[in-house]
Amino acid sequence: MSRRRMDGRSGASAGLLCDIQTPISTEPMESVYELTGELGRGKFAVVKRCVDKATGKVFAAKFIRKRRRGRDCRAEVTHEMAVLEMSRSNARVVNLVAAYETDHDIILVLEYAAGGEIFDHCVSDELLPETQITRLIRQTLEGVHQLHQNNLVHLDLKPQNILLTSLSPLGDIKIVDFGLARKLGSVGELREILGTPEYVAPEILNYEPITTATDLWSVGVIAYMLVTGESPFAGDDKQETFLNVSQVSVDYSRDAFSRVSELAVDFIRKLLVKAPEDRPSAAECLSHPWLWQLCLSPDSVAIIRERISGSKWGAPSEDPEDKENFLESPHVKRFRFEETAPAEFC
Ligand SMILES: Nc1ncnc2c1ncn2[C@@H]1O[C@H](COP(=O)(O)OP(=O)(O)OP(=O)(O)O)[C@@H](O)[C@H]1O
Repeated sequence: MSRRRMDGRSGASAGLLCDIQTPISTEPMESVYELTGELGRGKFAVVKRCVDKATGKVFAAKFIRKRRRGRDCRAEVTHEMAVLEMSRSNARVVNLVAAYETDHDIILVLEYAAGGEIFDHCVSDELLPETQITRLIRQTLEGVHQLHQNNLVHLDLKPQNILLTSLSPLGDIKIVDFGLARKLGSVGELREILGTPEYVAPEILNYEPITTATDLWSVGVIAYMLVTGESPFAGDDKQETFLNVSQVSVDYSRDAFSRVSELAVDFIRKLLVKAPEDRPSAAECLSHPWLWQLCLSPDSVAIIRERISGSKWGAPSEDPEDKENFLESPHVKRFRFEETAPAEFC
């Protein structure tokens, strides 16, 4: 699966946040941390494991190049820091701890996610059991829901950017890489060409307005990949991939779907729809029975299913009260988006 990314247009810097609280130190970071190996790399960044010499605590240091293609990109890095700071209370987002600056890089010291990328579980011979997949998707939606409440959109959600706090036992998710994230409403309408071809939503390809629904498309892609081990839109080349995305050409007949409940297909189908306004919000997704059926009693699931037949999950509901009421269902209300569902349920 490719890791190519489309570049931002000339207006890529539109809507960048610039207010940061974290001081950027020009002291050498090595006076505080010992670097102990590489964790990953992207196009303009290398992420290294580092240990706080005083406490022995492990962190991830993201070395982000300040100049890219001859252009000063300091503002993009400051923006990424500002988004991380705005998400400090979001338990599903990796925490920013400190920042350093060298001649070439700005280094973000981040909370360490020791369990690696969920991408590894999409390409592994042994796919995750459905209970784990639904738990990870629930947590991803909780994180996305909180971002959206702050009018932030991630715009680069993919299995490589959803990390795990531990591998064995499988930990909780942490969302990383806010380089493409944007604050909605900070500039007029947001239309940009960015993201990674396999994971971009049709509205991005069509240069149509970007909304929170764009991230929900990506959640659909991530769920598909965790369930099937395949990338739903990946073609042999970029053109074919774009065509698959714009035609929403998805194969739901894969054998892999036979290992999960029919509700998994229902969930993914509702997200991978072309019109952003027809996709459910993160909050609505969190009410889908697929995410709870393995935690709740069959009776509770039946009630949720029944309610869903008259809600957005059935046919898009025009009545806002309908949505409110649905979310107030005793079974759904029990797990507020801000908190993790009780361990005994999951
Ligand atoms: N906090 C972290 N803990 C552990 N590993 C991390 C952490 N942050 C990033 N990584 C690893 O480094 C990789 C690259 O990080 P990140 O996506 O933030 O870099 P990037 O240059 O912005 O990437 P891209 O070019 O794909 O957008 C991640 O996919 C992950 O494997």
